[in-house]
Amino acid sequence: MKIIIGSKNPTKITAVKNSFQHLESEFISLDVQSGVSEQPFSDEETIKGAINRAKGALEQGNGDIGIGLEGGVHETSHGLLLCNWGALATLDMEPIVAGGARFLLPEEVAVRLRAGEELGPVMEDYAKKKNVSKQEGAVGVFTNGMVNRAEVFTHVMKLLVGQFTYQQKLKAH
Ligand SMILES: O=P(O)(O)OP(=O)(O)OP(=O)(O)OC[C@H]1O[C@@H](n2cnc3c(O)ncnc32)[C@H](O)[C@@H]1O
Ligand SMILES: [Mg+2]
Repeated sequence: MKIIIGSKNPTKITAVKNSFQHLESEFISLDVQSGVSEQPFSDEETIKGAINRAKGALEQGNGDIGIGLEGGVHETSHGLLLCNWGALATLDMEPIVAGGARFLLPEEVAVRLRAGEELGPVMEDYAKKKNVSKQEGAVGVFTNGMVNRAEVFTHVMKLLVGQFTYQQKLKAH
């Protein structure tokens, strides 16, 4: 199966490769437009970004499966949540959607996002290191390394691939 990943971020590529291990697969990663803000600001917008990336990847890569993984934030009365959403698209069905772990960002980070900054650069500044979003992620920083960004996306991917194989099984009966 030809699986097209709608991102070149290594945490996302790792997650996709981790979750299709049991299937004979070829992986291609493409930079695909999310069609939403660089920093999505609600679950709804983040889901839309994931779906757009999945559909775009499928089409641009001419694959069997397109995968979109998108990071965003979501405002609540308790503070700003970091959220992660994923979508799996094929030509013959509506995209499958699944969400991952979420946690509150510290207020000092949240205020900067509300003022219009993007989490990636804010995290580089906060953690005083480069490429946080391509490595442990904000989740890795704020959980003291207990959970990294690739793991969060791997969990999302397992929810997607699991639902996909379940639907395939139903179709076969
Ligand atoms: O190349 P793409 O796939 O776009 O990878 P990305 O790291 O930009 O990932 P997203 O677009 O999905 O994330 C939206 C923004 O939030 C940032 N972001 C999301 N989760 C993050 C995390 O865990 N750590 C650091 N930055 C994060 C990210 O860098 C972007 O600025
Ligand atoms: Mg991005």
